[in-house]
Order: sequence, then structure tokens, then C-alpha cells
Amino acid sequence: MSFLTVRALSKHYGPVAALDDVSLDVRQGSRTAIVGPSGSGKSTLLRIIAGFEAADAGTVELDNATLVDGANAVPAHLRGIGIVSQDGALFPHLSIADNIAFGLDRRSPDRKKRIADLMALIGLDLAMLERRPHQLSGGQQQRVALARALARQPRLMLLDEPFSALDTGLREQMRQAVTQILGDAGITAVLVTHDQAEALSFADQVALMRGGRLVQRGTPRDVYFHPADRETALFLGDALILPAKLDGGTASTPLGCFPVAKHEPSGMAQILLRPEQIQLVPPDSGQPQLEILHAAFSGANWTLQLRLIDQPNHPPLHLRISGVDIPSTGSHVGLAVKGVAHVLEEAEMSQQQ
Ligand SMILES: Nc1ncnc2c1ncn2[C@@H]1O[C@H](COP(=O)(O)OP(=O)(O)OP(=O)(O)O)[C@@H](O)[C@H]1O
Repeated sequence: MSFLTVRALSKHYGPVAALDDVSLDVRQGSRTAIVGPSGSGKSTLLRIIAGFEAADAGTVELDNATLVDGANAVPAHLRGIGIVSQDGALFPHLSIADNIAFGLDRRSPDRKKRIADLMALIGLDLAMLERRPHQLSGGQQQRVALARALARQPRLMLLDEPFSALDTGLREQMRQAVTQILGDAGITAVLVTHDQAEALSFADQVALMRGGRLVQRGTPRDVYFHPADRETALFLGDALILPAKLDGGTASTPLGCFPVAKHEPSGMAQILLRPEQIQLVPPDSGQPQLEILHAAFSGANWTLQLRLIDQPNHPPLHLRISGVDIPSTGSHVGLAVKGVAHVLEEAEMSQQQ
């Protein structure tokens, strides 16, 4: 059953449709990531749910109570919703203790204990309580922002790119910590991010936005391996997209024959392969041969530029794969595929990446 229910939400800024008929269901205790390119409407959706922005039309319900019905809206401070933004937005003139306590009742006898409990929850030393925000690192400040939002015991936590100002290592660490904290507290969370890896690893539901519309939602595996269209596929990660002739569960492509789901109808289509499905194999495997034109090393991955040997007019292919033993430039290789290739809906016959 849906805990947060968004129905037919629309919002225009002059001629710009920031949100166009967006509907979304979020289960209680779950984590949803709203992902999409810049300007796709993610923050507008979050701000309307939070109560910082008015909708033109549509409804938002939380736990069966109506928060938004067209232009009628419950004020933000009465919604029981916590929000953590990109910069944490801590009060610079207040100590860490006072920042966290901002959401607590001043007269509450267990105020000190609540602050200490929240500090323990976010993994910060009590010695930091008297510091000001600028005396903490970026990651520590984000933890305090989370504690301040948790202090109000929100029914729903909205996270608006909360990790984007942090560097890669810390970002991963914070994401895991926040996921754990929210999970332990059983708080329903909605994260807005333009980082697809963050969305896929944080959420149990991913909602993909483009041009003010919600174009797909599903589990991380669903949206990644079965994207609704080419744009979604490429937004969510690297992909090799190839023209194919489908017949009886096999796709014949310029790179060879690969399996697709048996129920796929015969005919011309485009298929999608994720890099993790692709293996370089020795060139005598019966598949078309490729020549490695260039191999660029970038740590965990290699980006290969490949040429189809018996199709000189075919544009070069780009493939990012991991591995320690990449054949050298000039070598000939074949491709093998693990699992099935995904068939994209569009019939358009353009080529790769
Ligand atoms: N206050 C505003 N006035 C006018 N236009 C706005 C306003 N807020 C947002 N927009 C426009 O609405 C569209 C959606 O913006 P929004 O901030 O929701 O996108 P976003 O997906 O969150 O982008 P980003 O990832 O860059 O933050 C954009 O075209 C943006 O320019």
C-alpha cells in the first residue's frame, strides 16, 4: 500500500512545464530515488512534496492525509516531513548542539539525552557539540543536518542531493551510513539525485524523470537492465546499443548472434548490452572479429575503441569494460555475452552509445 501518493502533479513556471502529470507511489519504510538530468523537474517535485512550492494541479497524500490538492496545501511545518539539502543548510551562528536541538521542544526534560542519542546515531563524537558548523568537515556537517532532520521524528525524509558536495570516497561512506540510519529508524525516504550510481545503490525504487515527466519507475535492476528507451538506457549507465534482426529468441547483430527473451517478436529492433554482460574472447570463437584501435585505462575500467574487421564502413564501437588483462592495441578479439540482450522499444535504427 502506498504511503506517499502523488497523483497527476503539474507545475509550470511561465511556459516551462517543470512537472507534467507526474504520479508516484512510495511504500512505507522504503527508499525511492528520483533521478534524471538537470532541469528534469526532480527538485520541483521534492519541493512540492515538502511544501516549499505550490502545485498547479494534482494531489499529494501522506499516510492517507491530503497534503496538496491543486493549489490547496498543508503548510510545510505541519507535514511531518524532514529535509536534508545539498549544503546541509546548518545555522552558521549556532553550535552543533543547538542546530540539532532546533527541531526539539525547548522545555523537554530529555533534550540533552535526545541530542546525545542523535550524535551517537550519526556517529559523531560528543566533543563536537559545542563547535560551530564551519569547524566540521563537509561530511560531518551533512551528518548533523541529518540529525537535525531526524530530531523531529519525521514520517518522511526528503534528501535533495545531500551527498553531491562530498568527494567520492566520503560520498559512498555517507550514502551507506544514511541508508543504514534511515533503515534502522524505519523512515520512508525519497532521494533526489542526478547521479545514476547513487540512485541505483540507495533505492529499492528508482523513478526516472525527463522533461518534467516521470518516464519509468521500477527496481534498480529493472530500470538498469530493462530501460524504457534508449535515452533512459544511456542515462543509467554505459551501454552498447546495436541494430538487430530478431528471430526465435536470437538477435543477429553486426557483432554476432546474441540471445534475447524468447517472447520477443521477430523483426528489426535495437538491442542493449550492458558492459558487465560483455566479455572479450579469443578471435577464433566463430563470432565476427574486432580490432582494438585504442585502449584507455581509467583505474577500474578500460575504454576500448573497436573496429569491425570485415565491415570497414561500420563506425568504431566504444566499450567500457573492467579487467586486468586487456589485449593490446592492434589485437583481434571477439565478443561474448552473458545473459540475454534487452530489446529496446524504439524501432529507430541508429548505432551504439
Ligand atoms: N523558481 C523557478 N522559476 C522559473 N523556472 C524554474 C524555477 N524552478 C525551476 N524552474 C525550471 O523548472 C525546470 C525544472 O527544474 P528543477 O529544479 O525541478 O530540475 P532538477 O531536475 O531538479 O534540476 P537540477 O538537477 O539541475 O537541480 C527547469 O527548466 C528549471 O529551469
